[in-house]
Amino acid sequence: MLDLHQVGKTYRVGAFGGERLHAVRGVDLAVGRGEVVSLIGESGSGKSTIGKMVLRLIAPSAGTITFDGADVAAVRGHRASKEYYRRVQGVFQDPFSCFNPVFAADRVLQLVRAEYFPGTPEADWRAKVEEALTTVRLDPAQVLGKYPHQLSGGQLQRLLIARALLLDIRMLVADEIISMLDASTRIDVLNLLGDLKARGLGILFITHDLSLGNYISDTAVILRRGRVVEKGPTGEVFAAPAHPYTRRLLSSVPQLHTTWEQADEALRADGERECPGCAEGGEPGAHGLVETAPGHHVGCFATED
Ligand SMILES: Nc1ncnc2c1ncn2[C@@H]1O[C@H](COP(=O)(O)OP(=O)(O)OP(=O)(O)O)[C@@H](O)[C@H]1O
Repeated sequence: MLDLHQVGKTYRVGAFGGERLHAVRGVDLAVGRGEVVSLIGESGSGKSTIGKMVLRLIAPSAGTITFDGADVAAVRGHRASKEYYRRVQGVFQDPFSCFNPVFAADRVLQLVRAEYFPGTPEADWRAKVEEALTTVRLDPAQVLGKYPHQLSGGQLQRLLIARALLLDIRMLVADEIISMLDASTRIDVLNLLGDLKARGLGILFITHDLSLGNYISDTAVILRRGRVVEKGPTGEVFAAPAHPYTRRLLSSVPQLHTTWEQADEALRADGERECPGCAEGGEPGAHGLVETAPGHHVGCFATED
């Protein structure tokens, strides 16, 4: 479904845009039907930039993004964009800033109707809205007449997902959508994403939170300074992290059965491990990802500093 091939993004920064910041470099990743891929990295690692490129909010500086084999860069004009967004939608971190405060929930959904379903009879539209709201476990009678300030963060986040579902989307880019929610609502939204996956949706789940990535995804992609340093089946990446950076990230998450001293000791031992790509004769710092186990790829350790 969604494929990124050697995707890069360079921003112009500094006075008069004279400097360049390589926010994303040579990223390859794929999200299939009914698959959740988590894109995990620290702040500034380029996660949102990747999400924005998939959503066509910014253009890649290098590489190609395809959806169902068609180049996303070739999507031009109102009609083609509309078709793209009928299938690919994004939900972002702060649900409060995504809504116009003077629009009640039903009016927000009416905007979708005006754009995508202008000829739909009122009764059919109501049935469609009720189905989308019920899917995200919102009670239509409770939310439809309400304004954003009368709804909780979790309800607004679910309303955003319902709005996306009205379009029969096939791919959802979920950018830190759990971060601003309290613990009990988090689990609700995570379980909702699980339901959507079961319905065949592909989800690119962007997070800085390793435990969320571990909980929800089939595939984990670890991003560092714009590069993928490791990717593979989530269970495998978390149980047997191959790249020193992934190991460091995992060791920085407190674990009940491990003391700090044990974690430090494990990291010291890491210093002696050899990069699998360099061991195969790859050029340090320049070789690509190598497969260390089926579907488990790791980048050069030499990019580590
Ligand atoms: N429009 C922009 N112009 C210039 N630099 C940008 C722009 N957007 C992002 N950046 C820079 O690109 C890098 C990657 O940013 P990005 O927002 O993709 O990271 P992130 O991993 O999503 O971080 P966070 O988790 O904090 O949102 C950062 O150094 C950021 O400052």
